[in-house]
Amino acid sequence: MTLFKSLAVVGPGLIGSSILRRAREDRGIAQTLIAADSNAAVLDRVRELGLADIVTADLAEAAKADCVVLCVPVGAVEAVALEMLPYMKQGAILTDVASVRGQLGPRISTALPTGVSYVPAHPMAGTEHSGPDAGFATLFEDRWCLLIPPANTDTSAIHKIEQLWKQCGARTRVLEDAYHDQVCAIVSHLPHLLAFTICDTADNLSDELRADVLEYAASGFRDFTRIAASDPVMWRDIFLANREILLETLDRFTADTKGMADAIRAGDVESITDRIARGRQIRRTLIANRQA
Ligand SMILES: NC(=O)c1ccc[n+]([C@@H]2O[C@H](COP(=O)([O-])OP(=O)(O)OC[C@H]3O[C@@H](n4cnc5c(N)ncnc54)[C@H](O)[C@@H]3O)[C@@H](O)[C@H]2O)c1
Ligand SMILES: O=C(O)C(=O)C[C@]1(C(=O)O)C=C[C@@H](O)C=C1
Repeated sequence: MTLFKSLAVVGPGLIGSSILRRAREDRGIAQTLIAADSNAAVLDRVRELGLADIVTADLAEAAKADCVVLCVPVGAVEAVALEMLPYMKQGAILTDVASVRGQLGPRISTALPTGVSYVPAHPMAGTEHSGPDAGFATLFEDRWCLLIPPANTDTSAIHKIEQLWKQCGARTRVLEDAYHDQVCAIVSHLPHLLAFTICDTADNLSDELRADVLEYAASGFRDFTRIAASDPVMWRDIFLANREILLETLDRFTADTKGMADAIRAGDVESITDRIARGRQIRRTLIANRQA
């Protein structure tokens, strides 16, 4: 018994191609795999990699699947959903993997045809790379996948999407939209904003200093800025869609930065040490939780 007769991935980039790779390995996920994209070069590559049974630029064709997973950038999710929904069949499920909810839930819910469910699910897994070559089947293993179904969503549809992610190796949890965006603002969106900005700060230095900074950058700068290599369109869309919550989070961060600056200015040894020690503790807890 497969979970779905057919599963369509729209946007087989890093996340979408990882789902397809996993579904290729675990034939309990779907009998037929469909990949759709607006970029012909992506479709050619998906064909070469043999990631799907049907590879198409036609969203109406992909919409006939029992489960449609939108893996396009946040800014394209609503338009692609609205284009596909009229072609979806009774009992089918639409899901997306967008990194931020913003207004997507209410906007897509109001356009749902009768008998079609919408169960977005955000895997807390990724890398700084993009495109079909960047994906891998184990990407979601032992990672959280956060489900954010709108109120009154059919529970059997929620269970099916939970099962899809479990078969991809993830652990699942259901969250409410705004709370999801608040959590992601601190654990994902703010760190990316800081990484982009510290690179920008380095880039704005005088020519000589910039060249030396990049030449001598040791692991501190490298580790901290890995995620600054991420896709600009993806992150532009995320920052704009989570604008208010991200700005509030940035204000808190700025206040905490000022607290550290004041402590350094005052030579307040105890406060500086305490702030660093709390950071160290958080990092150690993160690593311990991951190992457990
Ligand atoms: N990269 C991550 O770490 C990560 C993690 C979790 C969730 N996400 C979310 O997953 C989604 C995809 O991210 P990714 O990193 O896999 O991106 P990606 O750039 O690797 O892939 C996106 C694909 O969508 C296609 N696309 C863009 N607009 C389209 C449209 N209108 N119609 C059809 N196809 C279209 C692109 O051609 C591309 O193949 C985003 O919503 C992102 O927020 C990303
Ligand atoms: O590890 C990375 O490179 C990521 O950026 C993954 C990451 C994250 O910030 O943790 C990025 C966006 C998501 O929506 C989920 C995961």
